[in-house]
Amino acid sequence: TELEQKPIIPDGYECQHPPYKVLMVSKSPLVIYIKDFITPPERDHLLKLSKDTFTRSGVTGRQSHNSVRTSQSTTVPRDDIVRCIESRALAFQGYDVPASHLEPLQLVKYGPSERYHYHTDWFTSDHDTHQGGNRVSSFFAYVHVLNGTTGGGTNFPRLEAPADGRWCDDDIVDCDETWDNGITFKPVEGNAIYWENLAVDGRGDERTLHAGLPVVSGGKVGMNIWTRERALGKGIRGEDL
Ligand SMILES: O=C(O)CCC(=O)C(=O)O
Ligand SMILES: [Fe+2]
Repeated sequence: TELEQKPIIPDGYECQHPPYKVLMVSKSPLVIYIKDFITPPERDHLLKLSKDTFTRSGVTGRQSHNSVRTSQSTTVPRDDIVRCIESRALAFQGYDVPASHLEPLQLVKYGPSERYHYHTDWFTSDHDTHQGGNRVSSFFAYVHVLNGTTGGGTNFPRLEAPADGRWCDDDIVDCDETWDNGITFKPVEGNAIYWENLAVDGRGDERTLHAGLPVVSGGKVGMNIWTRERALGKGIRGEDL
């Protein structure tokens, strides 16, 4: 029945935030790596919530060519666990952003050869910023990575790769990547990358250009949490603002 297929939130569930760890990647643009940002039960829940709802991903603005994003995506319906993740994303940003500035969480799924070409998360067309303004910040979290996945990293070609070998040892950064390719984060379940998209003058920062590199084998599911400059209306955000 329909009831049995709904993902279950355990009785007495209370939102608790995991003791995640942060590592600064870049001060300008601000880029922060977050370990253990999404807990295993949350990851499970997100996958169940979105099961069978993925469709071919869209792109906006000048980038609207279908081969740039071959992944599938879906919007996650909001429930208590999703609200918990949203509140964590807001707390991370210093509590001063209201929930109404968050876009609904978006999951993106990639199988072999699927990718998302170089793009910025900030919008280049007024049409997209009309409601809510531009995307101030992005979290990209790895929600699910199949065992033995190769490829599928997240590459920022204009950021400088960190020099310290500990980034490689912990399997966070792909250190086989040549130095002039910038920085490539390997998909690690539960971890997230946070960055700020806009310069102080509010203009999009070109240095935040990035791509979801093609998955070679295996697969990954990622999650975008985008924060806007201003409040979004019910049309995008849904009933509870
Ligand atoms: O798949 C990735 O690693 C990045 C995805 C991405 O940048 C996006 O969905 O905006
Ligand atoms: Fe992106």
